[in-house]
Amino acid sequence: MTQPQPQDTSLTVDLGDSGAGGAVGELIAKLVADRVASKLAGQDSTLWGPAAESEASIRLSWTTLHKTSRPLIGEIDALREELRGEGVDRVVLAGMGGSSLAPEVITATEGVPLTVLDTTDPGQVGDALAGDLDRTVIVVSSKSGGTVETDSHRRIFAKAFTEAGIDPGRRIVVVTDPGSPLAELAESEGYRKLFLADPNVGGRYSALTAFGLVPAGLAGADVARLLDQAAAAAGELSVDSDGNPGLRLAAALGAAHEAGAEKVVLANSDTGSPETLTGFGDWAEQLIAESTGKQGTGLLPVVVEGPDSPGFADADSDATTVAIGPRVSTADLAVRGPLGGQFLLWEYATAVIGRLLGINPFDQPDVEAAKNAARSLLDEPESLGGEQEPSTVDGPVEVFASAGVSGDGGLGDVLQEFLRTVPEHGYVAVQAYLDRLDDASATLLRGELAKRCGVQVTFGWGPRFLHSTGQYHKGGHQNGVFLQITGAADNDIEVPDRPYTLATLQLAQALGDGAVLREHGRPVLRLHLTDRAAGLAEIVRALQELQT
Ligand SMILES: O=P(O)(O)OC[C@H]1O[C@](O)(CO)[C@@H](O)[C@@H]1O
Repeated sequence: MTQPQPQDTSLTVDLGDSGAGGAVGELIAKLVADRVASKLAGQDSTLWGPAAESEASIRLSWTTLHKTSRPLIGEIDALREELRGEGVDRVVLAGMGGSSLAPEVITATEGVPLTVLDTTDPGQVGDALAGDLDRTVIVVSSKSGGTVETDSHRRIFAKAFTEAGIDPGRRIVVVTDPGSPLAELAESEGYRKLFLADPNVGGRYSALTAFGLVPAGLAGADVARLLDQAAAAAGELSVDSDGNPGLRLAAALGAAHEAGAEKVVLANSDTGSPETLTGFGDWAEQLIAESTGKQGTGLLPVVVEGPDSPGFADADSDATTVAIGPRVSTADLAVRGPLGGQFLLWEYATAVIGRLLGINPFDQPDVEAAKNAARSLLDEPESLGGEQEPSTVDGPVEVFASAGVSGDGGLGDVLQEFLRTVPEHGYVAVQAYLDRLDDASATLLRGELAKRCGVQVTFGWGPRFLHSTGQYHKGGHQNGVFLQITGAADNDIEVPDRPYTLATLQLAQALGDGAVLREHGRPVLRLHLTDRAAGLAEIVRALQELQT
């Protein structure tokens, strides 16, 4: 019989040709002299200055989760076995941003099935509902307990269970903070199990709390191993030494930012190997963008398909390229280590970068604006359509242009005009309010644009990115231009006891965020697909024909 191999839990941050000399070396030395690593491990809330101190004082418990989350393992295992004993082995997770990104990467890395709902797309939610409800448990995860997308999913699934003759109370598991409205609801409705998370950990630092561990563990991932990996990393990350991988990563990205590299391009360099951390970039993206993108500064994460992709292989001086996995020639930095260790490494590094940039890495001051704008639109449903006419219709694509783009001519002309609005070393953000499974071809737009426009291009699924890069787009360096893609919804879904459907909510989120971006003076072009597949193909074709 083959014995299980001991796992390599070490973390490495390869600083490449420049090494730890020059500005990076100086920064590391300063961080060591200031004892930043040990103070962070000791949860010192003064590290980000007086303005951030009160928030930091209730946000630092993530440094010890490898110990404090241990008791959860038994509870998760017991619930999983109980559910399996009842024939319930399909796990759906409803949660946005920090309440779903970690479990998604944990399960994808282990190859364990988990259906993640972080969308308001009726088609995608409809597909999740069409799965075998007899075998389904839904984990409803929300720190605040008031996030509209998650609340809508809970309502929709509760109704579907009831209609299928299944008691929803037995099939809804809740993860939330103590005292939240969702915690109260879980008690009053008698939901199957209520997991209360540590309130002194912010959403994007919550990978190793109940938010990350409960859905992943119920789905069958080995979450105890994840805590072991984090425990091994915690020692390395808390020492005031120039070999500390967290300090090395923070110093490299901080020094690069100082020199003008305000984008961080992330790619897995070992895709296809058993060690690859599938989807890690999407988790790191939220951590970096929401933590640092504020006060007109920050690091803009750009997640790309691979190290040979446009944006990585040909990155300019405004970007640092980071390989997640082994070193490759196109990468400035390479970061290796197991998932549990990398969660903690990037959390430490991001918190330290916050100190280097002089911002509070624990708030997200610009996220609320888009939520408010969507809410106002939902209160006045007539503002959501009807009266606004497209400036151009090109086959299955309706064009809604704004500042800087007249929207005249065919789709190609409109795109050409739109791309001319990108400032030097600015960026293009593609924001697709579509079904990320059925409309997955939308992701091709990132590379097609990046090949042609000579600046970094990000891709985000709406409304998921609103809880991630959305903060940077409004709070960071204002040099982005925004391409929104919306689409016709064939099978809309009512949100029970709410005056809107999913399609209405989805459109309100797109229009609301578009309005906020325009208030920030940013160019926004919305392309609405009356036929999604044909429309996406049409946009790709128009991009391929662009004169650059
Ligand atoms: O867990 P909640 O409260 O539903 O919030 C989900 C996400 O929304 C945000 O608060 C802001 O968009 C994220 O920081 C968070 O991870």
